[in-house]
Amino acid sequence: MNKSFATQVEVPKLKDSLLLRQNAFINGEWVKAKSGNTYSVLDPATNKEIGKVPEMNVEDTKEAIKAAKESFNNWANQTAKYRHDLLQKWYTLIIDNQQDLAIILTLENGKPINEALGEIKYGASFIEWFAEEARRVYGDVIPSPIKNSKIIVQKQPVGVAGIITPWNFPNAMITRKLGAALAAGCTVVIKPSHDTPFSALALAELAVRAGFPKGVINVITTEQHAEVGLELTTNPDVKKISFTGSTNVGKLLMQQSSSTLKKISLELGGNAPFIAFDDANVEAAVEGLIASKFRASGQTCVCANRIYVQSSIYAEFASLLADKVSGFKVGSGFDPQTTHGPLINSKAVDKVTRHIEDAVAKGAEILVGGVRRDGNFFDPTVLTGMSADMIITNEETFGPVAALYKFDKDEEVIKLANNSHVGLAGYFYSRDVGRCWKVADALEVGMVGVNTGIISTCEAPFGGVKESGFGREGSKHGIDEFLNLKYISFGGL
Ligand SMILES: NC(=O)c1ccc[n+]([C@@H]2O[C@H](COP(=O)([O-])OP(=O)(O)OC[C@H]3O[C@@H](n4cnc5c(N)ncnc54)[C@H](O)[C@@H]3O)[C@@H](O)[C@H]2O)c1
Ligand SMILES: O=CCCC(=O)O
Repeated sequence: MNKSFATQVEVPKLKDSLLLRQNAFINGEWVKAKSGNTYSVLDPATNKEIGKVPEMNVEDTKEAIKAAKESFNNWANQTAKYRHDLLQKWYTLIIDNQQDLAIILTLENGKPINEALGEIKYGASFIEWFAEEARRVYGDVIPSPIKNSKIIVQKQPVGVAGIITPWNFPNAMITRKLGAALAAGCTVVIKPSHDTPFSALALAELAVRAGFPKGVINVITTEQHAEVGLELTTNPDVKKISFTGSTNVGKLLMQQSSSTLKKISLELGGNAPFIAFDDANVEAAVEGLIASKFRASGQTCVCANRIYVQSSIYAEFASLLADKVSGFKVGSGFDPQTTHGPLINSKAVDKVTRHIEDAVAKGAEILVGGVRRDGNFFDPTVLTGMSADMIITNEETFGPVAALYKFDKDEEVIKLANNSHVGLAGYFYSRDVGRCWKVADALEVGMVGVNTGIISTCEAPFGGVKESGFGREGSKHGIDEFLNLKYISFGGL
């Protein structure tokens, strides 16, 4: 691994430099913070400044909410076809500019440029999907128990939506929410992660070009997330909060939102179990694990975190995995050789280090990796001999560490897999159809990958159970998160 470790690689030039916006976006204008303050956004591969964005506060947030409120009626009352056309146009612009958007994403997040390109296409798929769904917001006509009357149910947009997103998918976590919100007829105030505001601002720039009316999309940038979050969750003009991020912050936002009883959806942390049963195709299971575990250098909420391997295939699985992981190349996302980029910041690297040190102190063995590099880089790692008392068992690592546990019986592993307060994704490999149904039914998660490590797609409902939150994004269900049902009892007919 890391025969050459390139972190300082020249950043490709943007074809369209206007996509790298350094102002926030409120009511159709590129604006500075009222205070005039800014903060620096750093490239996680080099820790060098990429640029500055406004450091916004409660006053700026109020203004963005006001703009979203004032534009709401007009937007909600447009035809679904009109909203479809704008979303479709936006989708085309995102695809046309995918290379530049990927460069911006790699710059601020660090993921390898090809993976960033993959995220841009994945992100765009939600805009395309919800452009189509905009025209399928159907209601019901229900037989009434009363003569000469009808029961009608229609769906209406909730109102202004506050959207708070993380840094690990700076593009797709925004589009997955925005596609649904805008299709439904909501207007939005987005607060992207302070680490990755540029992808959000580039999306806003393309939305301007697509022709979205002013005030429909607003983006505020800030490092003062607590203060701005408090305003978004307590301002009575915000009717919906859609949040993706950690469970602790999700709980806080839910608590705050209760003061005005906002509709909420929370996509929170995971601690995904991955099970390789003894009848699995071991090679395929290892490939699936790598796809799940090491995507975005292990920084996805659906990354496998606890890897349970049945005793009889444990040694073969571990050795094959170690072999493949040792072929990874860590470095700048702009180096075409790089398979895995940096972690987002030094805090993330500290966490990975702490998890590995704890596991090793309690008896785990490092098969490959385990090395902290300069900057925010950490070598992809395989640990064997994991046990229940280790931190990794109970806490998502959010880094490139594959932690292998040995098990014997199906009942035992299902119990272990479900022994978590969160339940986002779970994966397993088996070729026994009966076992597949049984385990898929038994796993306490919102999403199950059977003989696959990749489950994310715009067509499927993304979301969790337990303390991984509630609500679903993508699929035919995603738009409902931004709609209210209205029942009309229509008499006198
Ligand atoms: N379930 C999902 O779909 C999903 C997707 C991506 C990430 N995640 C989870 O997100 C976490 C990693 O992302 P993160 O570190 O950015 O999470 P985080 O919770 O620290 O931050 C997420 C967002 O919330 C903001 N935030 C933080 N504190 C806030 C506050 N007090 N008020 C308002 N906003 C606040 C941040 O600025 C950021 O925009 C992991 O736990 C991961 O599993 C979940
Ligand atoms: O990190 C969580 C989201 C990842 C995904 O959508 O697959």
